[in-house]
Order: sequence, then structure tokens, then C-alpha cells
Amino acid sequence: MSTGDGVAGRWDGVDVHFGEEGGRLTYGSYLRLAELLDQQRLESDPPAHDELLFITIHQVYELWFKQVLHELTASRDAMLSGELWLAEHLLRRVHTIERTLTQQVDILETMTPQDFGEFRHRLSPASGFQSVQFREIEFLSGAKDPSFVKRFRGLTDAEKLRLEQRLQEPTLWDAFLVVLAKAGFATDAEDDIRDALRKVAGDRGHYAAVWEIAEALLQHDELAAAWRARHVVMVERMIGTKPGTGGSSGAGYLRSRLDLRYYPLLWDLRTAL
Ligand code: HEM
Ligand SMILES: N[C@@H](CC(=O)c1ccccc1NC=O)C(=O)O
Repeated sequence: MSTGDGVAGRWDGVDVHFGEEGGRLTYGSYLRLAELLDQQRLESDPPAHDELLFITIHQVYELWFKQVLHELTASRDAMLSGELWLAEHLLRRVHTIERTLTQQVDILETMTPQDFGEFRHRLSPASGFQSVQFREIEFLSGAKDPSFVKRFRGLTDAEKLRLEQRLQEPTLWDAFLVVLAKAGFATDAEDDIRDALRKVAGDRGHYAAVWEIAEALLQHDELAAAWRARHVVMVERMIGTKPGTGGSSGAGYLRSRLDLRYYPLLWDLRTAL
């Protein structure tokens, strides 16, 4: 009983619209819940109680990674087009998500090593090391390391393409250098950039928008480092010094990544202030 204008009818005084394919939109159909809630398939048999939690946590991480990539990509593009307020606004949203990602470790830590041990052996050789979106975030943020693409096992062609595109495209740091250049600074040599950062920091009134973006980038870097630190301590709690299912030394490998920083020049700047 269409009443025109896409309005399908009225319910309790409110216009009701038809959704995709003429079906009446519901909460479940809009959010594709039948599909979403059918994606938690356990490897353990008989089912280990805690494996549902393990799968849920990882799926939630990947959903947030998708959102983070959406926001970081848009933030990078906003820097490139000179919309500095938007670039900063989106980075701040990313910070909030990143804090949530680190806090989520608490939930997984309600699982004991013994309960993890019930299904851990079923997971090998799968590992978080193979998270394509996690690596995309690293590449987009500025830590491009092509060796990860080679070390990935079992990448689909589409995943490989996504990583290769991230290796080609400008990073957040590249975009920030464009911001500095548009503000009148030379950015060719590292010393030019250090100089520019000192000048921006020394005249925040004049370079307010540039300074705020630099701070938002540093915050993103700090929150990524906090996740790495939280993850490795959880790993030590769960598996001690056992090697990882992904074939690395485990906590030893993860500790070797703790010093990674996306924006070393923004950190060095601190020493010069
Ligand atoms: C019981 C919980 C967990 C344990 C014991 C664990 C253990 C490990 C280990 C040992 C590695 C090193 C690679 C390897 O497997 O050899 C690793 C890497 C990784 N894990 Fe986890 N992990 C856990 C939970 C998570 C969660 C919830 C996430 C969220 C997505 C995650 C994401 C990652 C990522 C992205 C890497 C690659 C890190 C890098 O290369 O810097 N892990 N994990
Ligand atoms: N690498 C972990 C297993 C693990 O946590 C994992 C296994 C499959 C998919 C994602 C995982 N999460 C993080 O590494 C381990 O060695 O116990």
C-alpha cells in the first residue's frame, strides 16, 4: 500500500519506508544480523566453552579495524586537500576507537591459559600475524614494510592487492608533509622537517591547525604503541614463552616490535622543546 514518495505506509503515526528490494526494512535486515550472527564457527570438537569468546573478540577487532581504515584514509585525504579541521576531527575519532581496542584485552583475559589450551592447538598455523587490516593500518600510518607482504602465508589475491595498494599510496605522514609544505615550510630533507616542526611548536598561535594535527598524529602513534604493549603482556600471561601459532618466537618477536614508532620526528621534537 504505497503512498508515494517511497513511503510504504504508516505505523503509529510514523511513515514506514520500504528498504532494499522493496522489502520492509527491519533492524535485523538492515544490520544483516542473520549473516553476521552465523559467522562464529568453532574449530574445537567437542566445543570448548571459551572459543566463542575468542572468535567474537577477533571479529569485533576486525570490524573496528575496518572503521579505523575508513577514518584514517579520509583523514589522510583531508590533509592532502587542506581540510585540516576534518583531518583532526577524524583522527580524534580514531583515538577513541583505539582506546576501546586496548581495553578489549581485559575481556579476553577473563580466559585462563588452561581454557585457551583446550582449543589453541587447533588454531595453528593461523595467527593474528595474518591480519591484513592490521597491517594496512600500519602501512597507512607510515610504517611501510614490504617484507610483511612476502611473509604472509595464505593471502588471497584480493588481500595481496589491498596490501600492495597501501604500499603505493601516500601515508598519513606523507600527507602531513604536504600540510607543512602548504604552510610554507621546506620538507625535502629530514633537517628541514625537524626545523619546520620546531617552528610550528614555537608559534602555536600562528600554526594552530598544523600543531593540532601533529599532536593528533602523535596520539595515534602512542595509542598504537599502547596496544602492542598490552597485547604482549596478555600473550605472556596466556602462553608464557611458547612459540606462536604463526611460527614466530612468540612474546620475543612481539617485544621486538615494541619500539616501533610511526612518527619518530614528532617524538624527537620533544627533546628539542
Ligand atoms: C589469547 C590471546 C592471544 C594470544 C596468545 C596471541 C598471541 C600472539 C602471538 C604469539 C603472536 C606472534 C605471531 C605468532 O603467532 O607467531 C601474535 C601476533 C599478533 N596478534 Fe595476537 N594473540 C592473542 C590475541 C590477539 C587479539 C585479540 C588480536 C586482535 C586482533 C591479536 C592480534 C595480533 C596481531 C595483529 C599480531 C601481529 C603483531 C605484529 O606483527 O606486530 N592477537 N599474537
Ligand atoms: N598466535 C596465538 C594464537 C592466536 O592468538 C590467534 C590464532 C588465530 C587467529 C588469531 C589469533 N590471535 C592473535 O594472534 C598463539 O600463539 O597462541
